[in-house]
Amino acid sequence: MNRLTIRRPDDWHLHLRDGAMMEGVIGDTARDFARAIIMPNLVPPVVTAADAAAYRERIMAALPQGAVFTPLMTLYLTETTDPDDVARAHESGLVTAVKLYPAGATTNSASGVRNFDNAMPVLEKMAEIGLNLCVHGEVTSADVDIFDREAVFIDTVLDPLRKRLPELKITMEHVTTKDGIDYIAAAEGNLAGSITTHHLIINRNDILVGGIRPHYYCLPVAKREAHRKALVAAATSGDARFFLGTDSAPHVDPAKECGCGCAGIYTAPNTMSCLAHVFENEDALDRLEAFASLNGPAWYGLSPNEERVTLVKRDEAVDYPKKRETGAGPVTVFDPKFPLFWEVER
Ligand SMILES: NC(=O)N[C@@H](CC(=O)O)C(=O)O
Ligand SMILES: [Zn+2]
Ligand SMILES: [Zn+2]
Repeated sequence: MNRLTIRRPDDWHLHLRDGAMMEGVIGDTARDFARAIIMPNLVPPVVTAADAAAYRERIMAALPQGAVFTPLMTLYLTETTDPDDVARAHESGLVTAVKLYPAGATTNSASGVRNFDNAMPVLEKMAEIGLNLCVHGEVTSADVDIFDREAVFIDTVLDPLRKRLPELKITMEHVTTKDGIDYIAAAEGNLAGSITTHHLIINRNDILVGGIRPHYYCLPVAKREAHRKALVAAATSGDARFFLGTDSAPHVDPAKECGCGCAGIYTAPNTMSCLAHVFENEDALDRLEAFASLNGPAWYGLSPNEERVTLVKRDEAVDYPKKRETGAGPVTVFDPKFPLFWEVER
């Protein structure tokens, strides 16, 4: 097969940033995706409905001429978030989800939750009104090995929270382990998982073998090959609980290529090419539409996009930019380390 037509995809986990960086990267997402869930981890974070409304306006203003793209806004959950403000933001259609960052877990998460008891009033309100919680699923205590943080989060935070509030709909974002996949697959409802492009392609060797490779460093950090294989199996299974959230997370090169580099991988420009490659390798191209275009909207209670896009497999490797130059500085684009032959037909 060398042509595949699918409904236009969506990205259920995206970092657009703000200002000059956003202006430089937004076109890459708007080109291939109709909608994206926009992460709220700005500095300062997007906490209130008013913050989200203002951020949404800045996003719309930054869109290139003619782009058709809908940002789905999220609120950053803090211990002082007002349940009524969240409820109003949901009711007006402004926000699609609330985002939980355990304090200190990842880029710009200092205002995240330390004590879950303090977040319970908001979480209870969300369960009542049917508003989704998106979680960065890692514990942050210093005594837990960084490669175990996701598995420990499931046992010590996620599972107790789901037992305490079974009505709450939760998306476990950027799942990186077989433990996470197995936990979601075994759950009896109200739990789904997003999977990134890069975690389908890299394992921890890609970060560490032959020298430290900062452009493969992200959080949750890539794990062993056995975990990557479990992610590929889940993504290509057609199981409606798994869908694409690229976690495309641009940082300028100087912030990555340094003594303490930021976490985040920029995959927006070549995600669809990478995914077609991965799905073809698994003989699962017929399930790419479920993963990228159908399962996500179904989970969030939205209709799939009516518009179609066609992926074409070329005879020669396709070109994509190695760097995206932005007003904030250059951003290195994810290198899957194999040539890409698939591209979205323009
Ligand atoms: N994924 C990352 O490595 N980084 C994200 C934050 C996140 O999604 O955890 C970022 O904002 O840079
Ligand atoms: Zn995260
Ligand atoms: Zn992210």
